[in-house]
Amino acid sequence: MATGYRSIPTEDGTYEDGGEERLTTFTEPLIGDDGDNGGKGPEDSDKVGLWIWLLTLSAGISGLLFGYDTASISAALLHLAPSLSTPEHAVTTWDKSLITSSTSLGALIGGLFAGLLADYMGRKGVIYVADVLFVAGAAWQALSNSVAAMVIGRAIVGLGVGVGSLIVPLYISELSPPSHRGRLVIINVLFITFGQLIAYALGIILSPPTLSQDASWRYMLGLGGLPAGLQAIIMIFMPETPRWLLQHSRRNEAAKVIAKVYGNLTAREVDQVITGIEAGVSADTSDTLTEKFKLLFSVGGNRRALTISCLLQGLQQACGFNSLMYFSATIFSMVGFRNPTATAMVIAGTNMAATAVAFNLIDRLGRRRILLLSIPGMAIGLLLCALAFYHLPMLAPDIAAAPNTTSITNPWSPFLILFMAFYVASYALGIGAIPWVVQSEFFPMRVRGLGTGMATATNWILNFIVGVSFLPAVELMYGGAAGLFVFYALVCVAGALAVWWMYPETKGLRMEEIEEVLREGWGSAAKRVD
Ligand SMILES: O[C@H]1[C@H](O)[C@@H](O)[C@H](O)[C@@H](O)[C@H]1O
Repeated sequence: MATGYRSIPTEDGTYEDGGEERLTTFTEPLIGDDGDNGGKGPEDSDKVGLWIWLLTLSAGISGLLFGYDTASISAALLHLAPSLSTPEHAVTTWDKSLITSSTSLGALIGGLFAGLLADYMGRKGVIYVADVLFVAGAAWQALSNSVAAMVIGRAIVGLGVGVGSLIVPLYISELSPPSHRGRLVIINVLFITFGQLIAYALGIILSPPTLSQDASWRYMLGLGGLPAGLQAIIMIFMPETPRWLLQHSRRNEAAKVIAKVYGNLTAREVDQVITGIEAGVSADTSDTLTEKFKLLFSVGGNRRALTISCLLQGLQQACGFNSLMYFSATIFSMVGFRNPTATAMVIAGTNMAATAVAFNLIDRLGRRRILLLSIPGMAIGLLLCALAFYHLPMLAPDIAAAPNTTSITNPWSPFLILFMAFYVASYALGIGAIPWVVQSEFFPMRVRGLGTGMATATNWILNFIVGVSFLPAVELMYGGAAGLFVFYALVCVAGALAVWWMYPETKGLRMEEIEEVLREGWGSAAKRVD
């Protein structure tokens, strides 16, 4: 059995001996490595083909729709009440909550099952499923004439969002070379944040007087169908992932995909990469669901992968970020801003800009170090926001909903925007993007579908809870918005401690090597693979 060498990053993402790679001996054959090249396998090359960028951008259209469909509802809600009301039933606040939250519930169900579906029908096939749901949901919403129809339309789109949120990072991860995997998955998150920004901008552009009130919300929600149709056409030319193909004993096709993705490998190098992936891919696809559950919970490394992925996904939502995404316009109007929707765009813009910075940093600084720097930053940002809220008189949401009734008179108002932008930037640098990277790279092939499904579902359950609890919590909680933001800050502190204890660095490792690291134990204790 050949012995290979691989460098393992230390706890903070650097190498132990101050920048030099540490060579660690494996007793198993090393994934695509013939042991005589100083630890570099062909897939460690810094050069990647144009193809991988193209397919990342194509798959990322689902991210755009995730962002667009979750954010466009806030502007649409301002206009849809007259169209959906009947003489017997005028649209209520409860109806609006139901319309908003049915998307998160749909996403929860879609996310839960998408992983299993991806194991059976392939990753690419599931992207088509998401597209069908996006198109059907967009058309259904645009043609809705009642609250019930709208709730169904939002739930269909939600199913698409949930399926897309799981499958695209997984698809990109399984196709990417390790040196680029983090940043390529972040492109999808960049698309999500771009979709949210477009939704806000179109929310302003398509509002009356540009369009009638009835047409404006129908266009906003219906437009989501277009990119999905386009993606379905482009995906015809995109490949299935080599890992899934190998799991289904389709070696020749997998070799063709590897050759295309890497661009410039020799036939021997392609074979090396394939052999490496094969070592981690079980060809046994016949596990029943019960067997998968058993494997996921009874094997230490799998259990750790699940715990860390769910922890990060849970923290991404429980830190309260989406209360800003969904309600920032409401919050800004409650504290007296004249143009709350435009001000809310500052939040969406900061989110996207900081995600672009994360794109640059993730494969250089490492996931663990970024998280341990940015989560405390979020806690500080939240506490500063709480301080500003404490000094700002709040209007009731319904009074605030009437435009231009108030103006900024309080000196704390501009500080609130500044502090929120600081919080949002810290969020987007780390926890906003990294959980999607982690869940796609942590699970061994046999439990990847189930594991990513459970992590994605954790994200959407907490997304739902934050969405439905925000306005009531502001009203009922001690200290109102200030109290709630202190609570979110405490969640961040607990999250930072958990990340410090549990999460090992996985930057630059092959997906199959991550399995080895997690088998070793929790957090920094898992850095050695001997
Ligand atoms: O990664 C994304 C991104 O951070 C979005 O801005 C946020 O709204 C989503 O909830 C999250 O999953």
